[in-house]
Amino acid sequence: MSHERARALKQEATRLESISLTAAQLCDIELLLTGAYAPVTRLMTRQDLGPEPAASQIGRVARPQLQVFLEVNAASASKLSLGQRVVLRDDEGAMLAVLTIEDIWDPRMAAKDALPQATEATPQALPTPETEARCLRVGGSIEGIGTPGRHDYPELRVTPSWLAEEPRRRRLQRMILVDSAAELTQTAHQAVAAIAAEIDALVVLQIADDGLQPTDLRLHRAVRECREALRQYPAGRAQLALLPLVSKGNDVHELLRRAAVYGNYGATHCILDPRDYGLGSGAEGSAALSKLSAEGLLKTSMTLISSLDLTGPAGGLTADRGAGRPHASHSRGARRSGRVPGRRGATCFFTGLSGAGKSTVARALAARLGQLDRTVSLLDGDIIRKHLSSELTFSKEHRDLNIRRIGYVASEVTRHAGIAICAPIAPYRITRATVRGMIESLGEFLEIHVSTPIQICEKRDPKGLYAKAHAGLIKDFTGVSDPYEEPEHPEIAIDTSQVEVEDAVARIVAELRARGCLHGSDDWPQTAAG
Ligand SMILES: Nc1ncnc2c1ncn2[C@@H]1O[C@H](COP(=O)(O)OS(=O)(=O)O)[C@@H](OP(=O)(O)O)[C@H]1O
Ligand SMILES: Nc1ncnc2c1ncn2[C@@H]1O[C@H](COP(=O)(O)OP(=O)(O)O)[C@@H](O)[C@H]1O
Repeated sequence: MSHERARALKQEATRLESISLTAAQLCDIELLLTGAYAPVTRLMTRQDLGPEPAASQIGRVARPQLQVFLEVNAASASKLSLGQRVVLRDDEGAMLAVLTIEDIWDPRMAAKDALPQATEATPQALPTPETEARCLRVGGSIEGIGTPGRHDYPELRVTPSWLAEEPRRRRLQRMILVDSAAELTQTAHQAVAAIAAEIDALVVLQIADDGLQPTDLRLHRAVRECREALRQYPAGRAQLALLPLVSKGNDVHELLRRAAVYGNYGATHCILDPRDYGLGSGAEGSAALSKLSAEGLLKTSMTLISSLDLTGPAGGLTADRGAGRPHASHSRGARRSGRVPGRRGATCFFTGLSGAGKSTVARALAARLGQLDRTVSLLDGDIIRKHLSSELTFSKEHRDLNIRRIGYVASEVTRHAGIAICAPIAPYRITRATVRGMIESLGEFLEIHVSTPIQICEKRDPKGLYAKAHAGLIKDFTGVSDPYEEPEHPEIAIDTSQVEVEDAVARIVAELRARGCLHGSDDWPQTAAG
C-alpha cells in the first residue's frame, strides 16, 4: 500500500468506531493481510462461507477449508451496522486495519431468524439485553494500516512471500514444514533430515507464536529447543520460522487451516502428528491423512507425512531440558532474597511521550530478557489502564495515582528479585521520584527516558491520538494540552528517531548486566537462520 493511502486511512480511522482484537484475532488479521490465508483475503461473510454442512459431511469437500471471521460480543456488535467502517486495534490501541462491515450474524440463529444479509443497506437492529452474552460474527473487507509491532525474534517472523522463495534462493527443490517443531524428538529430527536429503528439500522448523506474550518463557523455550534441533540438519538445509498461529482447536479443521497456511508459506510437504488433530496414531493416523488428501482438501502439492515417531520421551531433545540451566545450583532461599549472582531484582521504568516508542522498546526488552531465561513483568501504560487503573482519568491527581500503583507493583516484583518493566507516560518529575524512592532500596531502578522529539511522535501517531487531540477531541493530552516534565538525570536516554530498537535493548541489557541483574554473557545467536 502507498504511503498516501496509509496516511489517509490513518486519518479516517481517528473518526471510526474501534474493535480491540484478541491475540488470536490479531494473528488472523496478520495472516489475511500477508496472504497466508490465500485465496481468502477478507473476513468472511455467510455468503463466502456457504451453507453450513451437516455433521456427517465434516471432513468432506463440502466444508470450506478456511473459516475466517471476527467474533465480537453482543455489546460491541450493537454499535456496528452493515456498511460501517471500523478500525481494528491491538491490545495497546495501535491501529492495524480498517474493516468495512458486509455481514453480521448470530451463528446460533436458524436461517429463518438470521440477521439481514449483507446486501441490505439499512443499519441493523441488534441485541437486546438478554442477548448480551452472545458472540456475533462479523465479515467484510479489510485494508491494512500497519503490521502488529512484534519485536520478539523479528528475524524469525518471515512473510509467506519471503519464505516461499527461500528454497529457490538456496537452490533446493522443495520445502518440508515441520508443524510444532519444538515437540519433536531428536530421532524424529534425524528422520526428517533424511527425508529432506532424499527429496532435495529445505526443512522449516515451525514455532507457533500461540499468542504468547514476550514475557512468557514457553515461547523462549520453544525457540531455544528449535535452535538446538537445527544442529541435526546440514548447514543451509534448515531454517526456523515463527508464524502468527494461535491454536483454534485440536480437530481436523485446525489441521486443514494449518495445511492451507503452510502451503501459502511455500511448503510442499508438511510433517505433523495426526494425534494433535484428533486423527489417531500410527497407521490409523496416516490413513486419515491420506484420506484428506484424496478428498481434495489439501493443496494438491502438499503432502502430509505422518509415519514418523514424532514425539515421546525416548531420545527426545526434551530429555536434557533443565540440565545446564544457569543458577540450578543456587538454593531457593538465596534466589528469593535476590542475592543470587546475576539475579538482582530491577525495575526498568520507561517514561516519555505517547508514540515515543516506550511500548515497542519495552516489549523488545521483555523478549530479550526472556531469551536470557529471565522472567519479566511488563506493566505497559495502556494495559495497566485497561485493568489496574480502569477507573482513572488523565487529570493530574489520577495520573499520579496511576503511576504510584505501577510503582507499587514494580516494587513488589523487584523485591522478589524479578524484573519489572514499566512503560507509562509518567509526565511528572515528582511522581517519578516517588516511585524511585519506593524501589531503590529493594533493587535496581533504571529510569529510561524515551526522548523522541514530539514532532516525530506526532508524525508516527500509531493510535491516531495526536490527530484527535489537535482536533479538540481529547483534552489534556500530554505534549499537546498537558505538560511533560523531562527527566533531568535518567539512567538511560533513548531517542528512537536516532536509535534502532535492537540497539536500545542492547544498551539496557548491558546496564542490567553491569548492575548484577543478569547472569553470564549476552551471547545468544541472532542469525537469520535462527
Ligand atoms: N489525555 C491523554 N494524555 C496522554 N495519553 C492519553 C490520553 N488519553 C489517552 N491516552 C492514552 O493513554 C496512554 C497513557 O497512559 P499512561 O497511564 O501511561 O499515562 S500517565 O502516565 O498516567 O500519564 C497513552 O499510551 P501511550 O501512547 O502508549 O503512551 C495513550 O494511548
Ligand atoms: N527505533 C524505534 N524504537 C521504537 N519505536 C519505533 C522506532 N522506530 C519506529 N518506531 C515506531 O514508533 C511507534 C512507537 O509506538 P509505541 O511503542 O506504542 O510508543 P509509546 O508506547 O511510547 O506510546 C511504533 O509504531 C513503532 O513501530
